[in-house]
Amino acid sequence: MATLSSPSSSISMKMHFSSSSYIACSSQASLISFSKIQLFGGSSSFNCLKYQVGHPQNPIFSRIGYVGNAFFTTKVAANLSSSVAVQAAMDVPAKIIDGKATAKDVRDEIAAEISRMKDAIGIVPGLAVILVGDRKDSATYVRNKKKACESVGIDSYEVNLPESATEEEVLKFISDFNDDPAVHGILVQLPLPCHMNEQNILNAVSIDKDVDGFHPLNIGRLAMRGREPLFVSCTPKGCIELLHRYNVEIKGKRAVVIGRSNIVGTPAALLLQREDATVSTVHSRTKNPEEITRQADIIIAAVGKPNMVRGSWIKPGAVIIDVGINPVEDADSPRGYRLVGDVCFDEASKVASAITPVPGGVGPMTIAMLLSNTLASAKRAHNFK
Ligand SMILES: NC(=O)C1=CN([C@@H]2O[C@H](COP(=O)(O)OP(=O)(O)OC[C@H]3O[C@@H](n4cnc5c(N)ncnc54)[C@H](OP(=O)(O)O)[C@@H]3O)[C@@H](O)[C@H]2O)C=CC1
Ligand SMILES: Nc1nc(=O)c2c([nH]1)NC[C@@H]1CN(c3ccc(C(=O)N[C@@H](CCC(=O)O)C(=O)O)cc3)C=[N+]21
Repeated sequence: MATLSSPSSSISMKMHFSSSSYIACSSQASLISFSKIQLFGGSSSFNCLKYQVGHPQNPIFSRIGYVGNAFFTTKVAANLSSSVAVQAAMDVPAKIIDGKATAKDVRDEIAAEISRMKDAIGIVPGLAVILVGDRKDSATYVRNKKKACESVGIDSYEVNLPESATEEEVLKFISDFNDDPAVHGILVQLPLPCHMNEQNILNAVSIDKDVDGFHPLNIGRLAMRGREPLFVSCTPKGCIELLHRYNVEIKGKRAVVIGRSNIVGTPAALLLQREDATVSTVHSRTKNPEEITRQADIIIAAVGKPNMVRGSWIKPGAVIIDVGINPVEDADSPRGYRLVGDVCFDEASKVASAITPVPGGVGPMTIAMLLSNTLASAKRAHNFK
């Protein structure tokens, strides 16, 4: 706990910093207050500096920094016009948004609901997973989904087809699962072999069993005001669930989604917009991704490029959800590789206020949301409240 003495009158101040990692130059800043923070029960005191950069009526940036016995130091980076970015090199690292622990909480809630449903109507949800081909990563994901189903009491049905299977064979399995009342959710693991038409296959999944949320009707409804999709894709839903559970305010905030794929980037941007954020999308043709990303209070990165988002792309205090799962060679790891995100974690965690790790961030939430969608589907099918 800390007390802040009341602000003194505005004083004009010239800030001149230099730093090796940021372009440094001078900039006009207004000192709004300078006060001492006295920690209760302790003898330490800190100087608190609140300043604003830009015109007083139209500040480009304002924040509180602690100087002297520093919690963090501030560096001012600017281009020579008046657009100024301030980089706070915080000694206090970003809070870790723990997707693994949150996913466990979600699974526990789902397990309790399933047990209530089973006791009341004797029915448990069922999830069918179709895997085509022998990609190792896909096989691992499917195995993990099956384990997660078991852990909460969802029945899982698995179909493994060889790479050489035909589109018609896949469509036949989908049709059978569509008609099977024990199956409440159908997931076709992506990517499919190139000889198959992904669109035909995803369109064939009944929209009431589309727990992946990939059916165009579900995505279309997500994009329309006043319409409700039956299911929202699991990864974007997991990102928003993390923001909610960590009390990150979304309404009125500036959000940047990096990536615009059908399964992550686009639905993530639509969801943020539904939550009243002001959303920009950055993609491979975006001219100034760094500058746009630096405006964001919330960043969702879903690109598939290891460590692409550097510390200098991030506004101090931003919240970062890193969806990227990228294997990079690592001789010290038993698997010969380790997973990293799209965001350079070491740099970002010095600037952001909160960040998801990879692994242990969005990945486990994706699976938890799949279970949640499957439960919701079974409840809807049996009108169980
Ligand atoms: N944690 C989880 O649960 C999940 C993680 N993932 C991971 O998320 C990442 C993204 O997956 P996914 O959306 O399927 O990938 P895609 O390859 O389908 O899409 C990547 C997106 O990133 C954009 N992009 C590519 N290069 C750049 C660049 N240099 N600058 C800006 N944007 C760029 C592309 O732009 P354009 O549209 O112009 O081509 C595209 O929109 C991957 O690492 C994947 O493994 C995916 C699903 C679930
Ligand atoms: N129809 C379909 N639906 C999907 O949702 C889907 C898909 N196809 N194809 C592939 C992507 C990818 N995806 C992940 C899910 C969980 C983790 C996950 O749990 N990752 C762990 C690490 C796992 C490890 O160590 O290998 C983590 O991030 O902590 C990752 C990635 C779902 N996808």
